[in-house]
Amino acid sequence: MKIALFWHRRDLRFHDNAGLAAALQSGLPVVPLFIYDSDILEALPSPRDARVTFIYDEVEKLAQQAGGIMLALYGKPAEVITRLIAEYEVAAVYTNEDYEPYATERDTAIAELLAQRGILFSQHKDQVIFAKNEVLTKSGTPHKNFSTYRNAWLERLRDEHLHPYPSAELFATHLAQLPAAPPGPTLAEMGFERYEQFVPVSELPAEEIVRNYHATRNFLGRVDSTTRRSVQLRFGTLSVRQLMAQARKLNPKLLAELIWRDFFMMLLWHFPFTATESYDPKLRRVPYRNNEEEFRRWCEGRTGYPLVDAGMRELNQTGYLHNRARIATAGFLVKHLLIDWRWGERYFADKLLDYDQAINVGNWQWMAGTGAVAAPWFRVYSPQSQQEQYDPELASAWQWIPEFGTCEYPKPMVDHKFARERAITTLRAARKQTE
Ligand SMILES: Cc1cc2nc3c(=O)[nH]c(=O)nc-3n(C[C@H](O)[C@H](O)[C@H](O)COP(=O)(O)OP(=O)(O)OC[C@H]3O[C@@H](n4cnc5c(N)ncnc54)[C@H](O)[C@@H]3O)c2cc1C
Repeated sequence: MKIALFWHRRDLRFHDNAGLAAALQSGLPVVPLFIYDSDILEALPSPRDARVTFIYDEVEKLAQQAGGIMLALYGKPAEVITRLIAEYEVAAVYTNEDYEPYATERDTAIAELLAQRGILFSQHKDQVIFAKNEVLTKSGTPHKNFSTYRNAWLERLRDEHLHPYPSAELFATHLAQLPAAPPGPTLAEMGFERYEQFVPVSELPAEEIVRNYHATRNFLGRVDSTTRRSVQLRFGTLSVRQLMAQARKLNPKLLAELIWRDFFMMLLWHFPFTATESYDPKLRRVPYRNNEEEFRRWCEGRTGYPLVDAGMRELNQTGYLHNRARIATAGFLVKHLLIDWRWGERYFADKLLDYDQAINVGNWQWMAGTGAVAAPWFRVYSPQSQQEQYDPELASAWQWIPEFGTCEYPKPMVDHKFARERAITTLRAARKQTE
């Protein structure tokens, strides 16, 4: 029997799934597939990775919903797909697009492999509303200014862009009728331990949170000040169309934040080198101090600045961090300590449950002033004033720093005024050198 494989990657759901709907409408019986990519998993630094446990649990849930026919396999994607082609009569492989540099390279290789065997490889847009070249400037170049991008994005938006795809409805009747697939690998077989960190449900946030978002979003110390849906968007357990539709109806500020997500994915797709290199050539040769002991203090949350320390400890313990705390911790690393933004980007990549390369790199380069879109290089936020503005009662410090308020809590490791001057002088000199 000829079948179509639907390859899940960042879209761990059957409902409102663009690529899955296309597969189910193809006329071919569909077999869902998930590949535990050994290249990605082997590069993870710890066997206790909450993201792997989260993915594992979500794939298990999907496999149950699919009545046992879903394939969950471990290995290099090209090798796994080659094996499947030998085992099944695969007429087509459907999937959703992924815009990260590793993923685009992988998918180019898979497309070639399938084309050589006359098998259709059909990729669909699912994780963003507009991708790649869909929203460009009038002269046909990628936007490097968020406001003009957002305006063009909004101008292009039509109701149908946010309509759900009928994948769940088609699912019941268009799945392949095959014997149950062999069980997928266990966490232990893949070299991981079960390690759970809290992830809110994958449903839409409560309407009240969305309605109040513009007023509450900057305050730390409250779990309902933002939507807390970044992990679900990262792994696609929640459809971005659904969340965008809710935001469009209830709160334009939230819609704008979600547009940042499309924006950074578009930028990384156009400029893949920015995953590891500053976009701005003038800031590629900054003589960062890169002091390892200072980096360790930042990682452990022992800088002596409560906003920064509470943030780092919350990140280490929970895998989550409020946007304001991300701004404070990142800003402190790149400006106060003059440590290369890539060190911080990597640290967040290891720790964040919602780690998304395009968004993380985009925001780190923004903070460092090095990105295609960036805060002015000479802006150095004071951690003290940010504390007073966003968490005046020091709620996050009391929550995350057990020794806060005792003599064990360290004094600030660097004076703000001194660090600000040092950062501005160093960055100005680096810029002049390349002029
Ligand atoms: C240094 C730094 C690193 C970051 N790394 C990541 C990351 O790896 N993954 C990630 O999802 N977000 C990242 N962000 C963006 C943002 O902090 C998180 O998306 C947000 O805190 C997640 O919480 P939430 O879902 O409650 O957000 P909400 O405020 O409720 O926003 C809703 C959604 O909008 C999107 N969004 C919000 N802010 C941004 C932003 N600045 N850029 C792009 N999209 C945004 C996210 O998908 C988010 O889930 C980073 C921000 C900074 C400053």
